[in-house]
This record gives sequence, C-alpha cells and structure tokens, in this order.
Amino acid sequence: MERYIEKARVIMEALPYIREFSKKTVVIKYGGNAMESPQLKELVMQDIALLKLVGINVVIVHGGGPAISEMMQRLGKEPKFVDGYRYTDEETMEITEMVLSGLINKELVAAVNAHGIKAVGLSGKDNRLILAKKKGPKDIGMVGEIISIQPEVVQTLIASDYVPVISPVGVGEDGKTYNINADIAAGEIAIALKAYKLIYMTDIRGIYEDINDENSFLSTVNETAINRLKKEKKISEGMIPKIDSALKAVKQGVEKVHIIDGRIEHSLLLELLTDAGIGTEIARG
Ligand SMILES: Nc1ncnc2c1ncn2[C@@H]1O[C@H](COP(=O)(O)OP(=O)(O)O)[C@@H](O)[C@H]1O
Ligand SMILES: CC(=O)N[C@@H](CCC(=O)OP(=O)(O)O)C(=O)O
Repeated sequence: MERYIEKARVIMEALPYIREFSKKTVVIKYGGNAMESPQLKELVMQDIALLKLVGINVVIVHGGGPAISEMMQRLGKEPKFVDGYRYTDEETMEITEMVLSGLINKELVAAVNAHGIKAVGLSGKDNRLILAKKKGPKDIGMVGEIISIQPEVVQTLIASDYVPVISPVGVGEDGKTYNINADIAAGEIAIALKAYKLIYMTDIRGIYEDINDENSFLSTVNETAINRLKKEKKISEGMIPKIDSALKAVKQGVEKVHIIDGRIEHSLLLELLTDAGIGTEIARG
C-alpha cells in the first residue's frame, strides 16, 4: 500500500504548480535539435497533452533547423550560417517554408491531435502573425527581423481551447516571405501574448560558463551575467539568439523564462509541475 501512497504523493507535488499555471499562457519553443528522436518527440507530445488538460494555455513555436539543412543537402545545396542565422537565398527560403510550415508544422499538429487535444497549425503568414523585414546590416538573404506580432489569431485559438502550433516563417509589408530564427519568434510571441512563462527546449542542459566544463553549469543568469558572458565570448552560435530573446522577454514582462534540455524524458513536466528545477532560469535584474 505504501508504494501506492507514494505515487499519490508524487502526483500531489504537482498541485501547487497546477494552481500557479492553470489558465496561464505558456509558450514552448520546441527546437529542431530536441525533435530528432521520435521516442522523445512522443514523450513531449504526452507532456503537452497533460499540461493542456490541467488547464495551461500551451502555445508551441517550433524550429526545425536540422531538417531544413537535411532537405537542402538532399537538393544539392550546402547550408551556410552567419552568426547563428541560416544564409537564406530565394531557393533556401522556399525549402525553409516547405519544411517548417509544411512538414514539421503539420506533423506536430497531427501528433498533438493524436492525443485527443485540439491543435491548429499556423505560420507567421497567417493573418500576418509575424510581420517582418529583411534583417541587416549584413546581407544574409531572406532572413527576417520581426517588425511586429499580431497575436489576435493566436488569442482567438487559445480562447477556444486550441493549442496553436506556430512555424517561424514571417511575411513582409512587401508580401515577401522571411526566415525568422525560431528562438526570436518564440520570444516575441511570448511578449505579445503577455505569456506567464517561456520555455526554450534545446539540446543542452542550459547555459554553461565554460561549455567544456560540466561543473560550470549556471542554474540562474541575470542581465549582468549575460552581458559578461557575451563580452567574454562564452556564448556562441545558436545560444546567442536564445539568450538575447530570453532576456528581452524577461524585461518585457514574461514572468518566467527557462532554457531546458529537451533530451531529458518528460523535461516539460519536470520543469513545470515538480520541485525539480532543471535547466537555466533567466532572472530579472
Ligand atoms: N555558454 C553556452 N552554454 C550552453 N550552450 C552553448 C553555450 N554557447 C554556445 N552554446 C551552444 O548552443 C547550442 C544550443 O543552440 P542551438 O544549437 O541553436 O539549439 P536549438 O536548435 O535547440 O535552438 C548548444 O548545443 C551549444 O553548442
Ligand atoms: C534565420 C534562421 O536561421 N532561421 C532558422 C529557422 C528554424 C530554427 O530556428 O530552428 P531551430 O530552433 O531548430 O534552430 C533556420 O533556418 O534554421
């Protein structure tokens, strides 16, 4: 009997967290690297179903960098990155839109639906959710910088109990299609929705002072620490847009921002509904 009571205790550990998060909006940035294993992906979908069923307004913003690179290679194109952004010529933009707004977006929607949860896929083009312009100052092709987020369509879906699943492809005033870094899209969408929490699921435990030293893990960083880490060039590649957008979100009112390891089984449940603080918290101040 004690064994069963212990299980009940574990479930009860979630009660204060369910109370805290119920009816609140939580934006989850689901990175391409954390999508690579089909088994893990299924566990992520289970977590999302549970979070939705306990009353959390889950919004998914997905990436898919590795899948875009793979498709480019299949089509004989070599992926190139500049400061963590994909060099996006016209053809790469077409491939990016097909992979992100087509394959990945629809696959995620179907996977959430398979758990009996209502989900609808959108890209930044739907009702001009992500209005963008060409990013400067370097010419990296059709990479976009966000001008504004028009969150009405997402708010409408949330109000009707859907999980919105968003692909980070933006549209310009010029009608052109822009490739937006998914971390930046997630941060801006969280701000526009006045989300309570923003979680970046990635392929590393969180932020390290020294990426080669397991003992240098940082469970919390604030603006001062982030500025120092950047100045000392301790943050590189894909972590740069993540940390920049995370900090911006914290400064613009998102209550809690976390970077977690999407390779850990049930990382979302651990982060949201248990006492186990996994990952790095981006703190205010
Ligand atoms: N100081 C740091 N701490 C942790 N990760 C870092 C750091 N600097 C750079 N990185 C890199 O950032 C990567 C995560 O970003 P990215 O590859 O863009 O992931 P995702 O596809 O999930 O957005 C890590 O795998 C790591 O190689
Ligand atoms: C401009 C730019 O770099 N866009 C990204 C969009 C996808 C993305 O960000 O995916 P991850 O989160 O999986 O890295 C790209 O083309 O890879």
